[in-house]
Amino acid sequence: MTTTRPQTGDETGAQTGGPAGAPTSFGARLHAALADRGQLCAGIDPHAGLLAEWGLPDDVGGLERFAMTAVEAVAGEASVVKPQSAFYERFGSRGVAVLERVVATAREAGALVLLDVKRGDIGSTSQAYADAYLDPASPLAADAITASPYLGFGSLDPMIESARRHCAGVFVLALTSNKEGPEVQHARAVGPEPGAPDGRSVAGVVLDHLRALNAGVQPLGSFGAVVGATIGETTEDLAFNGPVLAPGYGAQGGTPADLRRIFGASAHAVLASTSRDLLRHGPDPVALRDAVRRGNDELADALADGADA
Ligand SMILES: O=c1ccn([C@@H]2O[C@H](COP(=O)(O)O)[C@@H](O)[C@H]2O)c(=O)[nH]1
Repeated sequence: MTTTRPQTGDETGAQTGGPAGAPTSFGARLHAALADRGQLCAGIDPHAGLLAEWGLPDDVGGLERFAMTAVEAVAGEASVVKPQSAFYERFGSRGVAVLERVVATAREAGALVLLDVKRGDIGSTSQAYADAYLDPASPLAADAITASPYLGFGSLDPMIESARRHCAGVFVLALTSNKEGPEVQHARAVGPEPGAPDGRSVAGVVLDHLRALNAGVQPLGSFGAVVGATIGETTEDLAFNGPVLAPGYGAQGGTPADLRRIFGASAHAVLASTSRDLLRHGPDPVALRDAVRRGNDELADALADGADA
């Protein structure tokens, strides 16, 4: 199968997957990739500690060896590759040049690229982020990005509109995997009247916005949520017709059983993201590839009949 991203999209074709020949939405491409390759998202995070474990120096040469070895090993196998931008940015412009190569190599090997940048700002600046990461004309263009809604969900509109135009996706932070997240994400939102409680949690408001954006889209919407595999119990409604990025799987303690319990009938749309727990199998490319295969098999066993969970 091909996961190649079209250059532009009309809104109808982009949102529905469209008739034959029409641009294919990110949601439709992800839906096909999950069925074809499985639900493991391979994180390519060149931590200083991992560079040392691989016998590489903590400099841009070591970064390049690490990242290119990892992406060449896993991108023919994983449905989605997720580089975390921070690990490249710490080496300045030469590190970002390595990130550009990682993105291009992954896409050439047929993986979708979810660039983990967690961007969010006032609307006019959000447009610049959208131009940097979602416009196919940009050297850093990815299939999808992560975004932070904490300047208000509406501040992400330029990213949402660019994603629609370019058949890309946006994954918005909802219930993150880190233990500090609940102080913001479980807080009660206020409605249009200043100070008037609206009853929902901040995470619930984010999920409701995503539900509205994805309403009626087949086979899957393009606007996803980030919901950690470590969140424990939640009363939030996680069925919003869009994909879920579930980090925290592996090194942070999340298990296949956690995914099954948290997502239940929505488990088919979950991308279980693992970085350190995968990359510790390197630098042997065969071991890295086998780890992706095993991870996909474990997820298939745990999540295939998620509707019955
Ligand atoms: O809630 C979140 C959102 C994003 N992340 C990112 O996922 C990976 C996790 O790495 P592991 O090595 O598998 O723990 C990393 O890039 C984070 O920035 C997250 O952990 N939690």
